[in-house]
Amino acid sequence: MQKLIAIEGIDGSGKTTLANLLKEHLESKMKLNVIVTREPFSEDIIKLIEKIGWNDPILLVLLFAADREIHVNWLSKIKDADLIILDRYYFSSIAYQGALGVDEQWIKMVNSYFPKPDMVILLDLPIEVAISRIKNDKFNFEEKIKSLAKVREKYLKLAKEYNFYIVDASKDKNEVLEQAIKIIQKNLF
Ligand SMILES: Nc1ncnc2c1ncn2[C@@H]1O[C@H](COP(=O)(O)OP(=O)(O)OP(=O)(O)O)[C@@H](O)[C@H]1O
Ligand SMILES: Cc1cn([C@H]2C[C@H](O)[C@@H](COP(=O)(O)O)O2)c(=O)[nH]c1=O
Repeated sequence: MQKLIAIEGIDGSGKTTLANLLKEHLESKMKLNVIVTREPFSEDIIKLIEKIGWNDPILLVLLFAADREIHVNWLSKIKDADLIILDRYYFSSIAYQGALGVDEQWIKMVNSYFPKPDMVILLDLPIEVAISRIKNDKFNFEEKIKSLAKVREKYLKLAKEYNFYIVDASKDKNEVLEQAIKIIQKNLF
């Protein structure tokens, strides 16, 4: 049966790097068919967010949810994958827009119809390390960067609430990959 893993974490925590390394490893060593996708997904919505800015957090929740609906719809047509790795999912809305002051219960409600992932891996690291890694950040709004410490706190709180698997993302890429593989093999396959 098709499994769904979400990778979450603050900007620069290494989600895209890990997602791609996992795909490579799981396809070559475990002969699984793996699809990697990322949010935000729709170029039209990305353009809209870039135009509107970061000042209206309620609107951001709604735009990211609209983007997610397009993403999930697209995913529902994929029938031949053993595993789908999501580089960000609805926990990003709870953490980022929650950090901007939006009511968490409301964000959860808006996102409640999306499929629940089988596993969430949280890449956790100090924000200074993450910021030093970021070069071409998407939505490079000052307000967003300022709220990253709060976003990290929100993620750690969500980790307890939803039983995320936490990986120390300040470690070397291969160590991060090794940790993630252990978690997946022990708990998913
Ligand atoms: N464990 C690691 N140690 C050192 N550098 C890393 C590590 N993982 C990723 N990087 C580097 O950090 C940068 C950001 O990585 P990546 O794009 O994978 O992060 P991300 O979490 O997907 O970021 P964003 O959320 O901003 O898209 C890249 O230059 C990548 O090569
Ligand atoms: C899905 C989602 C994303 N965000 C934020 C998090 C990041 O700062 C950017 C996406 O950039 P990335 O380079 O692709 O990671 O958008 C958010 O605030 N809320 C969300 O739901």
